[in-house]
Amino acid sequence: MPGEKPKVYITRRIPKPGIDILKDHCNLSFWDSDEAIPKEDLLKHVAGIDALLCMLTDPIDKEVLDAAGANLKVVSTMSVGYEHINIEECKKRNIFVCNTPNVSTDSVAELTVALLLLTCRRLLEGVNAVKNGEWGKWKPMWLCGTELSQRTLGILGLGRIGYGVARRLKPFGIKRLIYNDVCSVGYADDIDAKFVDFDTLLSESDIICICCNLTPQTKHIFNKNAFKKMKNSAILINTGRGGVIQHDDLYEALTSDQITAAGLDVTEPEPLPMDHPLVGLHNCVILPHMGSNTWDSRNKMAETAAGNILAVFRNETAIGQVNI
Ligand SMILES: O=C(O)[C@H](O)CO
Repeated sequence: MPGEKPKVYITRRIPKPGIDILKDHCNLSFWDSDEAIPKEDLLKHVAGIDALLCMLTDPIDKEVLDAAGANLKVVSTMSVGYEHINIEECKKRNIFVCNTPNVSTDSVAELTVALLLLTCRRLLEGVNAVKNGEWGKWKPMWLCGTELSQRTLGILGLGRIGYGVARRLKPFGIKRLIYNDVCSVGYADDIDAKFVDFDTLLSESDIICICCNLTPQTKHIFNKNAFKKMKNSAILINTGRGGVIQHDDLYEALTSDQITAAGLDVTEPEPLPMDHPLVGLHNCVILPHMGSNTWDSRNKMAETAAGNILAVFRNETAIGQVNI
């Protein structure tokens, strides 16, 4: 990179491998906190920067892009999701937008399987029963859940993560694997998954895993109408994005026995307020968006997000280039 070092602003403390990649080649400054940067501070700190390394909690909208000014060449998010970035506006301004697509696939797929087992087998209720002194003599019908063997598993979004989940769950004895996606995908043959329309996914799945992005097409696709089409015994797992589910309708479905249980790693909003009705339900397991919380993934996410910035300045192809 000839000439002056590019000014890079990082909106959070990030793992050292990311910093190491950038520190000798850029003028780095960052929000020195583990908490999200407030919008007014973001607006101040982006003025005149050449590159922004942001998190999924930072809305990179027109206002932020205006505040950054004409030098901004790349917005690199340390996440797979990029719905927090105004992609169209970046496109108009010839700003590259990059994400970290490949590095958290295993961690999120593993977490999805863990959440699915936690929910299907009512494990948290069991742990709480022991802690609360509710463990009496063995009872034949106490805390009975759903087993995976001989079930139909439905996946919404058979991308890398959906495929990773399906591959891991097949050895549990899943009888049938069906999926819905914006198109039929190459992974399907490898795991013998059949493409079905969304209504069939709803009506024939015993367990549904949401592994898709949030797009205008998937926003609130799990709503009152969708829940009506699902089996009463169905279990819904979401590790994609909270906005795919209409949460008031989910509450209704879980409390009226329309469906049996849900396991959510992502919610709308995040964080979900403590007094949200879903929080109190015994049949709704909620995790605090921790799908990619492993050091392996986080280090690689930081490396990739940093590497993408250098790639853009070196006129090389970034790993996760989403808009140009
Ligand atoms: O988009 C992502 O990368 C996840 O949701 C957070 O790791």
